[in-house]
Amino acid sequence: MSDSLPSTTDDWAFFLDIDGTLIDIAPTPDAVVVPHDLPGILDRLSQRTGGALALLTGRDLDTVDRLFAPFTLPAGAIHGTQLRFADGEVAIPSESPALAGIRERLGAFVAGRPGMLLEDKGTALAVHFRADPTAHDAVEREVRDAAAAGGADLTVQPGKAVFEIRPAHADKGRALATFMDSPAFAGRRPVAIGDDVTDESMFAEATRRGGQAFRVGAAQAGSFAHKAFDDPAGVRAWLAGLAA
Ligand SMILES: O=P(O)(O)OC[C@H]1O[C@H](O[C@H]2O[C@H](CO)[C@@H](O)[C@H](O)[C@H]2O)[C@H](O)[C@@H](O)[C@@H]1O
Ligand SMILES: [Mg+2]
Repeated sequence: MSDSLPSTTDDWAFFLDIDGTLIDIAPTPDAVVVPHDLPGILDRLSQRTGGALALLTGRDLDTVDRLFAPFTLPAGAIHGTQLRFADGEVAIPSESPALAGIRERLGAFVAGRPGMLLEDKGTALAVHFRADPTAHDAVEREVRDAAAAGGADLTVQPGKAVFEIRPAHADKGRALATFMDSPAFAGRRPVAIGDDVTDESMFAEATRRGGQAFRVGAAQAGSFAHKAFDDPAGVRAWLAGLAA
């Protein structure tokens, strides 16, 4: 099977990661910049595919909508936990009861540590340490201990200068499968684009369904995705071409 990027929207369903794929990595989650024309390009692609474009992201749904306003695209937010379908229907699980205590614990952990940042996404909590890479091991230990104390409903999601605690029942691969079984996506071939370990489940599922998976940045041994883009600017240029 060819591993070249789709050059048309015909028959394809698009699954796009956000941070590090559509937009450049920034020092903090709030500091990202969405190029002014990107939301419109995604909306045009969505229309051209009959709604078969979903953002699969670690971000929460409210943040996705703020970043890509005025459009509200199909999305699998918080790593596939919160789903919004092409018809606008939304499925959001309730918060694990254990998260309240973990939120307090991680809040106390980052307090007084200027290189760390707690991102509260409601059903998930992320401890960022981009400003202090030496904190990697301490953050991982604390987040894994906190998650273990929270029980089997929760799991640890590593990422780029971040460890998160998120619901265990979902991931981007399962979200991709759910979208592919929904009316706007059914019958198309999935193409998944991502940059990080959280994207591997959607890469695997897209490949399993006879689709394609492409990675932004360096090729990764053992990854289901082919390297296709050096950076998010390359992804945006490809999408702009498809939407033109
Ligand atoms: O699945 P994604 O759309 O790639 O989201 C993954 C996480 O992205 C965000 O954190 C990352 O990007 C930040 C902004 O560039 C950066 O400062 C941070 O170091 C990265 O880990 C977001 O804040 C997380 O909630 C997402 O899970
Ligand atoms: Mg990413």
